[in-house]
Amino acid sequence: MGTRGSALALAQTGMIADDLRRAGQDVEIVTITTPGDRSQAPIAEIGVGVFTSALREALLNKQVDVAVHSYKDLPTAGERGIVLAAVPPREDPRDALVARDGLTLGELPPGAKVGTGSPRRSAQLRALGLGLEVVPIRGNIDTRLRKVHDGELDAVILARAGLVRLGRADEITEALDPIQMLPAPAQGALAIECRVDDVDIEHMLRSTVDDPSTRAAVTAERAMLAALEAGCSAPVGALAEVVEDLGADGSVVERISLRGVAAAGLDGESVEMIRASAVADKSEAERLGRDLAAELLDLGAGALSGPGRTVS
Ligand SMILES: NCc1[nH]cc(CCC(=O)O)c1CC(=O)O
Repeated sequence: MGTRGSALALAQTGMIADDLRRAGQDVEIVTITTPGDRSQAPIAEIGVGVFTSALREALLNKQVDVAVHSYKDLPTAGERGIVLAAVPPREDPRDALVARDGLTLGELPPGAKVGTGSPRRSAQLRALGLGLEVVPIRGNIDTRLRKVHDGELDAVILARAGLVRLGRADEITEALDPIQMLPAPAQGALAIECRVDDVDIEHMLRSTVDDPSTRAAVTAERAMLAALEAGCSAPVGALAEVVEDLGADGSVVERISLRGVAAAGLDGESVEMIRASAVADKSEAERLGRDLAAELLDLGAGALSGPGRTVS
């Protein structure tokens, strides 16, 4: 089983390995170093799939048989020869604030320095109009948290899921409401891949760790992202939830509700965020995502085409 070597990647892969071992599988974990781990340049500059291409290569080379990715780091384009075998149950998808002195977003004073390297977080933060200063940062989760504890920054915004998986959820001072801060498409979800021709492994992964509701939700979010031609460093947020509804005959049906946000084009300091939402049958996840993207574009969301983008 291939993984990146970051503490988060190792924790995530370890959890999946435990699930598979409980199901009677023999698992060995192999660490693969990716260009994204080696470089400290802004993600938008290094390009698409910085954290995931090396892992996919190791899969195709048969160096590993299974690859575990943070789903939101995967480019929307698929890879020939590789299949998405399983999407395990999602962790809390929300973004989290870690601020000095236990402060919440609303309690940070104007001018407070908030660290994030994500155009999506930065755009939504600026759109809130709180007068906060967004400071671009990169580095692993530990490095980012240290900047708050050292007093270099007043706060950082990180995915809640990463902090939970690293056992550091107690440092969160506020779980951000998706109304203010819509997470990245697929945030909090994992993608488990294997080779297309490894049908036995694919079936084993699907029957042990796949969660169809998470898969449907993430499919809608990523279809929206793909239709906006945005990748992982674009100012785009999406969150889908599977909800139970009553069908025409009174029976319970599962539907997906999807919310999306995109910047209207970034113009200097001012940011306008375009928001929309829609609901569809659970089997229509892909179409729901595409339709919501079309609506966002109609409402004035900036076309975000550009090579080499990935969303955090
Ligand atoms: N782009 C880095 C990345 N990829 C996945 C996670 C967190 C875990 C997840 O969203 O599943 C993070 C860190 C962060 O955004 O705080």
